[in-house]
Amino acid sequence: MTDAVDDAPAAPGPHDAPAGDAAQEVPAQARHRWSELVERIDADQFAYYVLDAPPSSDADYDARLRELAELEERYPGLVTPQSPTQRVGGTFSTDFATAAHVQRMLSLDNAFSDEDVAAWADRALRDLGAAAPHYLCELKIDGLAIALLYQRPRPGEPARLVRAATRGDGRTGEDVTLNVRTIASVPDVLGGDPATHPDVIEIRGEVFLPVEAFARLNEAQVAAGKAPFANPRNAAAGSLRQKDPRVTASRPLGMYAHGIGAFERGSAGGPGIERQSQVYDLLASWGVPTSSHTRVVDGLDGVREMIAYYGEHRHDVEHEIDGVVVKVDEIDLQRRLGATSRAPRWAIAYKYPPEEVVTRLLAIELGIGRTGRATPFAVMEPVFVSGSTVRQATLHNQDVVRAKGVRVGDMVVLRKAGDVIPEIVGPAPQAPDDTVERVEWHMPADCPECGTPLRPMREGDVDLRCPNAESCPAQVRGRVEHIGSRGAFDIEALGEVTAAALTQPDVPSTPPLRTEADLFALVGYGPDAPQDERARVRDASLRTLGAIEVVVRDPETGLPREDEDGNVRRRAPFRRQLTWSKAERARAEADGRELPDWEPSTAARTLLDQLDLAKEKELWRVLVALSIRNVGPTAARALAQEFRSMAALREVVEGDPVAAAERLSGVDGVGPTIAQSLVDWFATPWHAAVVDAWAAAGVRMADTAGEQVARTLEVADEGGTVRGLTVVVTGGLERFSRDEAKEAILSRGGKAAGSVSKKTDFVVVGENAGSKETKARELGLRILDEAGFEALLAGGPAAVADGAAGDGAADRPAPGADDAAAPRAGAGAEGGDA
Ligand SMILES: NC(=O)c1ccc[n+]([C@@H]2O[C@H](COP(=O)([O-])OP(=O)(O)OC[C@H]3O[C@@H](n4cnc5c(N)ncnc54)[C@H](O)[C@@H]3O)[C@@H](O)[C@H]2O)c1
Repeated sequence: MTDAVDDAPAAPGPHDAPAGDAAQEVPAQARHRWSELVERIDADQFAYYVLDAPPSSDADYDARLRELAELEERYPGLVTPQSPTQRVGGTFSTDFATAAHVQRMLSLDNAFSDEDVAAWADRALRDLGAAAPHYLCELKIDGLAIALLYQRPRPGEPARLVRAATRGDGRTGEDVTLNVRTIASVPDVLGGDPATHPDVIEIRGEVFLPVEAFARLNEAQVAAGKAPFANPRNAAAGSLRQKDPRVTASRPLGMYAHGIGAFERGSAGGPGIERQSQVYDLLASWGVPTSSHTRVVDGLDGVREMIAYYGEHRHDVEHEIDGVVVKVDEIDLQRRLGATSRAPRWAIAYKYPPEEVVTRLLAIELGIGRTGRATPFAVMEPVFVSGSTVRQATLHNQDVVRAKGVRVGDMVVLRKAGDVIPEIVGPAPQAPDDTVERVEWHMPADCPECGTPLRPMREGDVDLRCPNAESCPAQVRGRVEHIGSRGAFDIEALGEVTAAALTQPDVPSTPPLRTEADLFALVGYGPDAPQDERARVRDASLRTLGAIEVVVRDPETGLPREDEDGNVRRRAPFRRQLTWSKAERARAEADGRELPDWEPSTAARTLLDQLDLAKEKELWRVLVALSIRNVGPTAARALAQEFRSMAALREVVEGDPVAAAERLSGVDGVGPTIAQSLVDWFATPWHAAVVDAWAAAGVRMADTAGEQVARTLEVADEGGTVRGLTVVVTGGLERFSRDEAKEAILSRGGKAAGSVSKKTDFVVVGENAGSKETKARELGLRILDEAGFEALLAGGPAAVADGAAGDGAADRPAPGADDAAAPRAGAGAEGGDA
């Protein structure tokens, strides 16, 4: 279960603490906490590295990781290679081709105090014997790591950038070469004396968005009606990981080198390099940007000085920083110290404590989430902290409010620091002349959105929830928004604002969607419906959407905005007002035509188009979209894999509840908790009605054979069976559509090419393949039929070794068959015949 999360670009799922002999000495409570922490850290990593939208603050994330490390230190039986303490955090997205790193890209161990740094240095000194190192002190740039591969095309020529990759999981990153080429300061060709260029060099560094550019970018985002980025790190990652390099080009990204990976000297002469600081000088001589803040010191006092100086001056630096990285400067000593599976032993990252500011607490309000959870949150006087303006902070529940001891009207201490989520620390000391009245806050008894009395989440729980799941507007809105989210149906047009407009418009008073059951009725026709039937349903929906108006509110106060005449301003998101000239009106009157005064907006048409496409999406997405407790993408994929259709799943789930729970817990990747959630969910009549309504509106809810094959392999895949291979598919396949075949190749690390060349590794030939097959045969390439393709996807090149599959076994060896990066042959082979 855990290794799927390590390598696959899927969102994380539930974790089981390691069992076995060693685990037996571990108390159940510790094992439970371990699983909880790992699950949470995985979810945070997915949100942070793939979605560029972290839900937790860095400080909270770091605290969880530390707790995990302490737990594992106390109970070594808990340690597994998949634990976040043992591997480089992060993964890669299928939006990009994957890139295998020549050498692993590691993370850094953290220090949070002077003593931590001293303890690290002590340990290093002990391991080194007598040799005391110099320390290279660098700012820890809050950006994202990048590996730039430069190669000489021919001896004597200068080295050129051939590939740029993100860190990913440390072994495999995302190929972002085209985007990196748009960064002005990254040289395409190394400068300086070409005689000093190595044949191959991997330069590692950090891509960042300068603080000033960040502020401008966020202003532009808000002006364009888009969500601002939480911090410069997310903005840099979001800018670099764009599908369209033109977008990256429009963001003024910077890069500083902070290390090297692979290195082949070739003919490069010159003096030997003994220190990392000398590497930086060399890089600078080639025109590679390096930081001007770096210092070399010869003892811990120098390190402390650097940390203290930038603690005071962190906002004077051109980019955001979250600490100071201290490295052993001597490369020979670095080699002797080596690395763990996660981080080098010769470096440590000192992290600054979160920055704190003071502001006034104006109110405490209650928010209701998708699952009905009632969360009090603080509304504060806007204050700038660590890179952004903060107005709100969650207070979790009434116990937390009490424990923090804050009252409405108090001056409070707020922190965020390089982090994302603002947190109220507690009341600030009161100024003597401060006469504002302070009011103690009490948890309301009723849901602020629907008036239903709140109840504990579970018996004896402090957390409260609104039990009116079916029709509480806040919960319906949350679920509709969730349907559009990336992990569910991934409907770009269905975001927070649209979900609110559909479920809580100010006009008309009855919303177009009573619950999520009504969503697909907006495009409620089957795939084979005649054109006029489609047109009729869509026209009616466009009229419904066109009638929606929402009140424009002040983002700071939440109060309705008024125009000059004192009228509340409204916006109609789904229609465009039309104005007609006098002449046009006269002509229409003469012809007896009526002129419409509005037409549907592009947003309205796009929403319907995207809903229409969503109806055809895979079963796992449907399952996630239903907001079933504990059923995230991982569990949903496992269920889709097992049952293949909603009908088959329902037959089990809606049968005898005990038998159902047992049958479901037996599915690989579905534990007893998820099984029980499913049984409970389907037992609620209005839930089952949502599924029926979606089915009636034409949502497919069953996977095609191709999707099944893809899913089977995806689940079994351990890291890219076709990594580094170029595969061309030509002609029609029976079990894969064009897109599915492409996706199957990409998601396993391969390249799906459109044309055949000498560089093609495999050509998959289907029905009516034409000139590409002819060319492939002329070039003597490996040709596979559909079965061979499935075998290749499942087991890599070794699985289609000569004669194993396909009819065109040429005498070329299977590329990558003995490459260390090629995963074990036969992984998931049993899925190949699905
Ligand atoms: N908020 C969340 O949910 C969340 C989730 C995951 C990670 N994070 C944050 O990311 C951190 C962990 O991420 P990580 O594993 O990338 O480790 P890290 O960011 O603590 O340290 C490793 C990285 O530091 C970077 N770096 C910046 N300047 C450097 C320099 N001068 N020299 C060397 N490296 C430098 C490198 O890119 C390297 O990969 C956490 O401590 C947390 O702050 C937060």
